Amino acid sequence: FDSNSINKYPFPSEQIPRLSVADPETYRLIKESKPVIITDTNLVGSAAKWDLNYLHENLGKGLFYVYTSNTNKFKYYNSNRAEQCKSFVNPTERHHVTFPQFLQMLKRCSCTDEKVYLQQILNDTVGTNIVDDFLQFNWDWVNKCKAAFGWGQLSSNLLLIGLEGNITPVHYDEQENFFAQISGYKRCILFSPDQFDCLYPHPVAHPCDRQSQVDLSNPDYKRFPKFRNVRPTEAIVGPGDVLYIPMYWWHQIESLLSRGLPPVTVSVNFWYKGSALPDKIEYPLTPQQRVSVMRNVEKMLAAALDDPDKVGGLLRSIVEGRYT
Ligand SMILES: O=C(O)C(=O)C[C@H](CCCc1ccccc1)C(=O)O
Ligand SMILES: [Zn+2]
Repeated sequence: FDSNSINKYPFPSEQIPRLSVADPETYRLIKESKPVIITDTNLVGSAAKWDLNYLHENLGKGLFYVYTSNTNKFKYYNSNRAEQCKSFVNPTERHHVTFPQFLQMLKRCSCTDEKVYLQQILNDTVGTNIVDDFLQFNWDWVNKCKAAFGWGQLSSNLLLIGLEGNITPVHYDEQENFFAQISGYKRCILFSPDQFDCLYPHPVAHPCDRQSQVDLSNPDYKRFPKFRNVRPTEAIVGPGDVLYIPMYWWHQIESLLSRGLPPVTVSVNFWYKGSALPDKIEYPLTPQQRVSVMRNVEKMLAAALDDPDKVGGLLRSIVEGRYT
């Protein structure tokens, strides 16, 4: 990639290790909930042929969620909460369209500045060829990982078809994730869960719960001074790569320039529920457990006060002059 096509950020980065599916070190990292790119898994090898023509022919007549943005950022928001939050301005627009309509939207992007991002959970409306490809995913390997690490059930596979330049801003998910890249390249910038204090997530009751308030391309250091201390680790994933994004790890995903036309990236993720709580909690808590505790306190207080906007005031009353 020519280096000037890759966004420059005001922080140095480490590289995420890139290891083979046959390397025992790979599984030591996953066990320690650390990110790793795993090569040669053949996890979604059967989807290597999922170009736009093949998908157009075989994805079926179902509807797909397609987001449009007049910036290149696709910040996720909970649409139900967005409806209730009068002051909230949706950062993107969500459309429910057929695949041919999505292709039309893609074509229009080349003449407008609008960006488009298909993000749809694979479901049983897809055509039989896609079902066959799906059944040929390397379930033997991924089920062995699920069992070995005690993960919960597979909750969904999200199909992602984005345009070069699309950015999913930094957020964390409460699921384990094998992120499989099918075509095009994505830059993945990850931050460990112990960097919660540097990334200033929106309140839990906010439509953008789990998303950082910090814009990596234009950080507001007055509001978010600790952002200066972030220590990201990053990598570029390409076709056939699988990135393990551990639960609660922050990540920003950027679709890089790709040679195809239209220049799209295709990915499928594998979201797993986390492992069951240990019988005995060990201290000190892990960073992930600390985030989970903070989330529960915010949820409990929002319910107890029957108003999420009152949570800050009550927390300040508890802390100021007392827990300093
Ligand atoms: O697989 C992951 O976790 C990613 O973040 C991949 C990301 C799109 C995710 C969109 C999204 C973010 C938050 C909640 C629900 C959906 C990309 O590849 O652009
Ligand atoms: Zn995510």
